[in-house]
Amino acid sequence: MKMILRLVKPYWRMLTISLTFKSVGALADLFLPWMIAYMIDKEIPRLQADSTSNLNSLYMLGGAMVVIAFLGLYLNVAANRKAEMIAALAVKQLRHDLFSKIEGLSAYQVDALTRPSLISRMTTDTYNIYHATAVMQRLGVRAPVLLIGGILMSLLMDPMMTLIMVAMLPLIIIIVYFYSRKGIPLYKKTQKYIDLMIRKLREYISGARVVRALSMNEHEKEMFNNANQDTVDAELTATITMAKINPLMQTVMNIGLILVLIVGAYRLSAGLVEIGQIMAFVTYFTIILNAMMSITRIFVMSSRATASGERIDEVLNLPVDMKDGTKSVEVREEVPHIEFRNVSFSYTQKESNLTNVSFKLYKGQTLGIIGATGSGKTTIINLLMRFYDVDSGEILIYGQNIKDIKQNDLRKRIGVVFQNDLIFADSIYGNIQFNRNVITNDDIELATRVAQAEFIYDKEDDMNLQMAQRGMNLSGGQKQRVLIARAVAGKPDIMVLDDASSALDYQTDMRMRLSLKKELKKTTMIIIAQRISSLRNSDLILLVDEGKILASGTHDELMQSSVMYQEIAYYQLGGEHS
Ligand SMILES: Nc1ncnc2c1ncn2[C@@H]1O[C@H](COP(=O)(O)OP(=O)(O)OP(=O)(O)O)[C@@H](O)[C@H]1O
Repeated sequence: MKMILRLVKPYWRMLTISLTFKSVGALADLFLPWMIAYMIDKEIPRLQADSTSNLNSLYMLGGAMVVIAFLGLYLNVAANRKAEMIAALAVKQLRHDLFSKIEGLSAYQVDALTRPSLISRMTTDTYNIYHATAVMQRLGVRAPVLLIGGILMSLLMDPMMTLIMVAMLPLIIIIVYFYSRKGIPLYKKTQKYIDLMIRKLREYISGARVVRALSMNEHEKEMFNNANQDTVDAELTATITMAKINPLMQTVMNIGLILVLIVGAYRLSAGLVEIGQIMAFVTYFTIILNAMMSITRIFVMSSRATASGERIDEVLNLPVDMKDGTKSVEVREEVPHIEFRNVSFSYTQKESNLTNVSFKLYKGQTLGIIGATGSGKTTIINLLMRFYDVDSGEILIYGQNIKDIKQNDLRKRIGVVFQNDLIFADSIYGNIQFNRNVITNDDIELATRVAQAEFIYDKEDDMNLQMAQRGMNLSGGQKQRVLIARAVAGKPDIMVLDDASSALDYQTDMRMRLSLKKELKKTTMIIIAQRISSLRNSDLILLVDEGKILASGTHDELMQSSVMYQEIAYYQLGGEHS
């Protein structure tokens, strides 16, 4: 509720007009039964008694009723249109704010919230808010006006019968309050199950090929079905709980109506009320009942919206947990370009993922990192990019701690190609240029050459070839070369290839590395690879195991000093030891 008020505040002018339209429309609806009663009880008997049979007054009354009915209709439709517009604009802003916030979240925060949950907060939760914002504007004023107006009009007609009706209201309020309170945690639970279902779906879609290749379709289907069933169960529990409100309320009101009719019959026979009044009274009773139902609907919607609003606010109110640096990178070529000093780190603070990692790399040098899967190679890059902060130790760029450097300046200088980087649904040109206006056509041509991606020119539309989602219309090796071209085109100070050439054949990989060395002489390079051949010419090679540096040095030094490195070389280079 608070969130909705916050969201609609900027549109208060439009909101005032829409709510005024709604109120006047509701008043028009309230006026009609009274006019009908007047017609039946006063006008028709007067005409019956009048011998001139002049029906003008009846026509005038009927005409006025039609005008009032159409006025009510017009005002309601106009107000509903405005309500939808306000809700759409308000939620557009909410999505914008949420997106900006998500963009600034640290990797820790994203890990803790989980990606599927962020997706459902951005989609289903904001949709719930949209729906509630629209419904509240449509019914939030109309229903109370009809309820209070209905009671007042009934009071004017017959206070005695109105009292019976009003006596039912506290009971209804208790029912609505009790069930709405129950609804919020139930809807929250439903959203959590939606998170899980999206997670399963994401896993299935992004891993569809693997799933099929391993004949795991049935297993995955079952997992998805379970997640789907859990979501349905949670949704049903919530809606069944909330669905009890209306029948209960209707029963209470119907009991009231029966009592009113019994009392009405007595009062009619005693000549205290007229038949038209009873008819109008029953109409007001229905108006009041409908207004109560609308109010209930608002409560149901607001239970759902409150659950969603809390989930959205949880993200919006997250503190900035990684303070940005204030300085720009100052180039000082006499000190190492990159230095790790006794860096230790854990993702979960349970087990260590990097322990005491230290190395120095000067400008233009190449660092090779090799090690088993899960040994911590990508973690070194995650820390260098400052996706996470180190637990202890320091990472320095030209002697400056990266915590003091503006994140934007830091990341702008690093060109990274990760293992499974994204190709976007754009042209090949767009994927390489990547909205960086400083990159010229010459840069792109050079990058394509360096990345050994000339295959692009053999394609029908060459650079304009549209990429399917995730680059599905390219082979694994072609995709990697486009990604490498993207990084090269930015002429980064530091270039990181994280298993980025694993799908390239030996010859192409070698040509690419030689070309990189020749064209990007001043770029400091970090190559993570499983193949010794990809990094044997590096100035420094780190052999990483379980988050620790087991051995470091050049290829020749490691061939002398590290048994493990020797073994890897033996198997990979087919017994060639140097
Ligand atoms: N976001 C994360 N949250 C928790 N643990 C993580 C996270 N990312 C990686 N890890 C864990 O940290 C360890 C090191 O992972 P890392 O990705 O650095 O390995 P790697 O050497 O690059 O492996 P590979 O060659 O398979 O890419 C692994 O045990 C991994 O499970």
